[in-house]
Amino acid sequence: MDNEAGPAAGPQAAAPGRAPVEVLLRRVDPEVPLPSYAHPGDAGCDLVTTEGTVLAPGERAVLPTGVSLALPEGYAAFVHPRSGLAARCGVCLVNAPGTVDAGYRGEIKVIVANLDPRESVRFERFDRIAQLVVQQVEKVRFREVDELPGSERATGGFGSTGGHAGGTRQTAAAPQTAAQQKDYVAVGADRASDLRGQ
Ligand SMILES: O=c1ccn([C@H]2C[C@H](O)[C@@H](COP(=O)(O)OP(=O)(O)OP(=O)(O)O)O2)c(=O)[nH]1
Repeated sequence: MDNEAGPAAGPQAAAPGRAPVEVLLRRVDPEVPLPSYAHPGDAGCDLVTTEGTVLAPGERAVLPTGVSLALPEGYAAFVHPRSGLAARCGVCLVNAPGTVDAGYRGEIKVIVANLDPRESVRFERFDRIAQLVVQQVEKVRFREVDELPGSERATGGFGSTGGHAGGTRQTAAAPQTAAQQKDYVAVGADRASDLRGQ
């Protein structure tokens, strides 16, 4: 299966009338191109992988991007998927969007998975694999109350407004659940390494 083209050089995006926010960046890989916005109005700048790999159908990998950041306090960066990779190759980000905290100084990594049922996907060094959206984020203070104020939606969710022709499959009624088969990895069972899927 073919891959996305290499990194695009492009103008750095800034909202009209607003200066871009300066973000300190360190190249972990000295050859990696700086993340760049492909078009002036783009929300995300492309991240590349510094490691080539092949993912078989259903496989996942944690890919290095060769960059680390120091985001200003009050900001976070979100690692989003690329729609082209998703549509053409079935590549998703397992934890989309990945959250990069302002205090994180490590290399940004991208957790990709190949959802195509038949074709392997090949990533080459410096292929664009994800996009990084930098945003301001609010800190909240939770105030516990006995009753929440009413709203029009109230507790409706999870498809309460309809509009989709979902299947009738009852996963809960499957003959034997994964839990019954013990065919799972327990969340929290291994606190030493969150990266066992590599
Ligand atoms: O797609 C991602 C998601 C996260 N990170 C980095 C930046 C982030 O600040 C840090 C921790 O991410 P997160 O909070 O999502 O991970 P966690 O599983 O909750 O781990 P921790 O206990 O270290 O917070 O890992 C990435 O490089 N890529």
